[in-house]
Amino acid sequence: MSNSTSERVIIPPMDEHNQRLIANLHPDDWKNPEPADCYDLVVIGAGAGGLVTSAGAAGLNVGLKVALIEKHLMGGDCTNVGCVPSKSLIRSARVVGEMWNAKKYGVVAPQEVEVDFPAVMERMRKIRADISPIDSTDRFTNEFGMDVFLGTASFTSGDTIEVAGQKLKFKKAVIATGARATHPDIPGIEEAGYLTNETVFNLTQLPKRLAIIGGGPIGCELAQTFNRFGSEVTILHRGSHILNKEDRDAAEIVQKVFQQEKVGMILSSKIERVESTSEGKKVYYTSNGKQGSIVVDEILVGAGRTPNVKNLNLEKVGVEYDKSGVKVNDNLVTSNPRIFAVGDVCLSQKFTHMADASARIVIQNALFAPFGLGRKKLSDLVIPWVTFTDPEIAHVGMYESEAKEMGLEVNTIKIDYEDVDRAITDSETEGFVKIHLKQGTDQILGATIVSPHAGETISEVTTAIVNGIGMNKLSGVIHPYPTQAEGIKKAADAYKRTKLTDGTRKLLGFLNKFS
Ligand SMILES: Cc1cc2nc3c(=O)[nH]c(=O)nc-3n(C[C@H](O)[C@H](O)[C@H](O)COP(=O)(O)OP(=O)(O)OC[C@H]3O[C@@H](n4cnc5c(N)ncnc54)[C@H](O)[C@@H]3O)c2cc1C
Ligand SMILES: NC(=O)c1ccc[n+]([C@@H]2O[C@H](COP(=O)([O-])OP(=O)(O)OC[C@H]3O[C@@H](n4cnc5c(N)ncnc54)[C@H](O)[C@@H]3O)[C@@H](O)[C@H]2O)c1
Repeated sequence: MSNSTSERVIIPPMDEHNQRLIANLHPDDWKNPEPADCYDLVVIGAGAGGLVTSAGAAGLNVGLKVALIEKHLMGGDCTNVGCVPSKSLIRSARVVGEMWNAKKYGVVAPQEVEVDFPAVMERMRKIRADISPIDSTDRFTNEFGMDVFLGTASFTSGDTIEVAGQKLKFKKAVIATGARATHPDIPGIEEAGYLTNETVFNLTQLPKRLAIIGGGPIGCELAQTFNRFGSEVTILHRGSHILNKEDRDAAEIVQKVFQQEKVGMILSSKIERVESTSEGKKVYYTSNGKQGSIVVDEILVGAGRTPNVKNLNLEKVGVEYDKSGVKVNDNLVTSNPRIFAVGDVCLSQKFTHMADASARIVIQNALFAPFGLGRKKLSDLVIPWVTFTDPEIAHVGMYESEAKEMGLEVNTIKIDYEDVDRAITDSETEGFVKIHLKQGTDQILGATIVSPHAGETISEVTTAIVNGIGMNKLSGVIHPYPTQAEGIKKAADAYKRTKLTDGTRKLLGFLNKFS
């Protein structure tokens, strides 16, 4: 065994949960192993992309020598500072939302809902620690039989990576280093200080006034959450409406809910500067030609992601990159044929399930596609995603505009949840199922769903697209009554009705006469 040790990780507050998290994901007493002579695969970064790539290769038990390198916490953003902590907080915020709406259901809730913020954050830290054994150094070493190295990796030659003073020789390498919050170029903001996804989950006291820069998924999920917890939240967003990458009608519904819940939104805004004052952090902006300012206790930045490419020494190994990340082809091969990339460091779709899906492509293409035969392609994937506001926006496949750009004529079927019984019984009628079809066929190109359960509902449409199941077949699928998924069935039935010509109606009438 080598005596190379990794740097100690600290995550405030260092309570029992965070200590357990660290013990699983970056143990203080970790000793890197003695490297093998040569690895079949070395993976840099142990986020979702790196974990799935390395476990997928080593877990096959076909004798592959695999090394996984992580500089900070195994599990990466998703487990530590992304999906897991944010969804835990969102669940607590849902309870508040339900209590705010309790009267609508004939239930008397207290006028002022009290949120015990330290308890909410402790619940989140406990959940994160409970989940952490799945990503742990122990599991990846013992269950998958790979060598785990803690430390910062960089390429030193075409077949060698250095980590913590040791050299790892590789046949194939995978860059899975992820992305981090883009630091905004706003005068005064560095001096005033701000939170990102890397620090917001460390809070133990609720900020009374919170400015959020960016009205994308990070900004919106956390704006609604902190507002429900009792912060006075203001989103400063460049676009003329929030969530401007989503379907316009879908984003409008969420924006309306935000207005009702009194989430402040300063749209079409440019932040001019930030100043520390005795009252707090003062954010100066212009919005629609007018100047203004707000004073807050904390600023949270959710203004896009910057891929982690620095310090990897990519130039040395001829791996090209730009500000969007490592450049890959459709097979996820970089400009160096022995080096692949997965996840946020190379993809425009920055989701955990995309890091996972790209990792599965790379296992096949890097290890089991001799002479490039049988390589899998990124462009073959059907990609869903969910923005976990309340209501949620879930999307899969193409938007109408994308289909049109590809020269496809589109027929869109929209079912409002006002017409779905379960949404009516649940008083959740603000939302819809929208399905885009290739004109003249029942082939589904894409879909958007808005509802409190959209994330759970969208997978039926994804399954249909992936398996070439059209609206005709979907309309024959029995959906339990009453469920909100019936919105999809209703869309399929609506499609079938459009196929009823005068001729088929006449035929049905004729058949009926003799039945
Ligand atoms: C607040 C927030 C909420 C999110 N919510 C969702 C959600 O609900 N659903 C969803 O699908 N996605 C969500 N995402 C996105 C999701 O977290 C990412 O898409 C996913 O984590 C990407 O995985 P990855 O493996 O590519 O990168 P990462 O998870 O970033 O992992 C990369 C790893 O590489 C390590 N590393 C970097 N450089 C080096 C180096 N030189 N040497 C060694 N190690 C290195 C890093 O320390 C890190 O652990 C969210 C993101 C954020 C920020
Ligand atoms: N539920 C999910 O799956 C989920 C949740 C959170 C994050 N994510 C992933 O993380 C990625 C990053 O999220 P994000 O919200 O940070 O990025 P984003 O790029 O999707 O949205 C950021 C928004 O902030 C705006 N903006 C940027 N700089 C600004 C400034 N100075 N002033 C005002 N507005 C500004 C941009 O115009 C943009 O619309 C997402 O694209 C997604 O891939 C996914």
